[in-house]
Amino acid sequence: MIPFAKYHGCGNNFIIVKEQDVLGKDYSLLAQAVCCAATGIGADGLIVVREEPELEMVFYNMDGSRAPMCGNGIRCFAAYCFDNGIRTEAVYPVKTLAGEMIVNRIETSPFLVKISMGKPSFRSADFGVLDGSETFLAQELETTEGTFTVSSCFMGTVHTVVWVEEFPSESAASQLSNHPVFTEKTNVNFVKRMDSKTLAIKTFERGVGFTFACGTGACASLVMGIRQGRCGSKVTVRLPYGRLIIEQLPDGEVTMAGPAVRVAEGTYIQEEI
Ligand SMILES: N[C@H](CCC[C@H](N)C(=O)O)C(=O)O
Repeated sequence: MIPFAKYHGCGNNFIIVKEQDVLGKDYSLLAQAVCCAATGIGADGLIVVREEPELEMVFYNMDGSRAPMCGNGIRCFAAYCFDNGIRTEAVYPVKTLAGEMIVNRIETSPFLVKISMGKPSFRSADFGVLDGSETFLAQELETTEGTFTVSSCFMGTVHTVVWVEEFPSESAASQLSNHPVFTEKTNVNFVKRMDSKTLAIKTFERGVGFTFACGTGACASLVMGIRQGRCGSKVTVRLPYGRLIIEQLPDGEVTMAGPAVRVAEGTYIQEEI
C-alpha cells in the first residue's frame, strides 16, 4: 500500500510519493507501473520526495528512465512539500541531479512558485553530442518528414529547440528526439515565436512523448531565443493548460514562475512492484 498524490503543472502531471513509503522498491519499475494509464494511475512521471540527508527531488519519466531535473515537477514537488508540512518556508533549496535549485514561493492559494533553475550550458558534451563539435547550434537534421534546423543546450536536462510556424507530427518529433547524434536522446521543444515576449511551445519529451508542458524546455527555449535574437530576457510561455513566466537574469541564472495544482490523493495497492 503506497500513499500517493497526483499533481499537475500546466498539464504536465506527476505521481508523488514519500521515499519512506517506497523504500526497497525499484523506482524505475515503480514509475513504469504507476504512470501507465492503462494499468496504473497514469502520469508523465514519478517524483520520490527524499527528505534525508537533505531535501531532494528524485525524478523518473513514465518509461522508467531517470531525468536529472524537471521544471514542472519541481513546482509540484514544492506544492507537495507545502501541503504535507515538509517545507513551509517561502525560500529553500532542493537537491537534484542537475544541482541545487531554489524554491521561492509566491502564493499558496492558488499555489504559485518561482524556481531558480541554474544556468544553461551550450557545450555539446554536456548534452550528449559527442561528434567533436564545441556547440550544436542551428544544425540541420533530416527526418522522413523533412529537414529541421535545431539547436541544443543543457538546461536542467538535455534540450533541443526548433523554431517553427506550425507544430510538426509526432513521427518527426520522435525521430529528432532519437536522432543518433544525441547519445542520451533529447527533449525536443517546438517553439512558435508570437512576439519578443511571448512563445508557444510544444515539447516531445525523452521517456514520455508529447506532453502538455515542459518547464526546463521553456527555460531552454528562452535562453536559445535570447542567443539567437528571437526574444528578450523575459517571456511568457503559452501552454494548453496554463502559462509560465521565464526570465534570464544578468548573471545567467534562469528563473521559472508558474502554478502547481493538487489533483488527487490516494493509495496505490498493486503490490507486485
Ligand atoms: N517535463 C519536465 C522535463 C522532464 C525531463 C525528461 N523528459 C528528460 O529529460 O528525460 C519539465 O517540466 O522540465
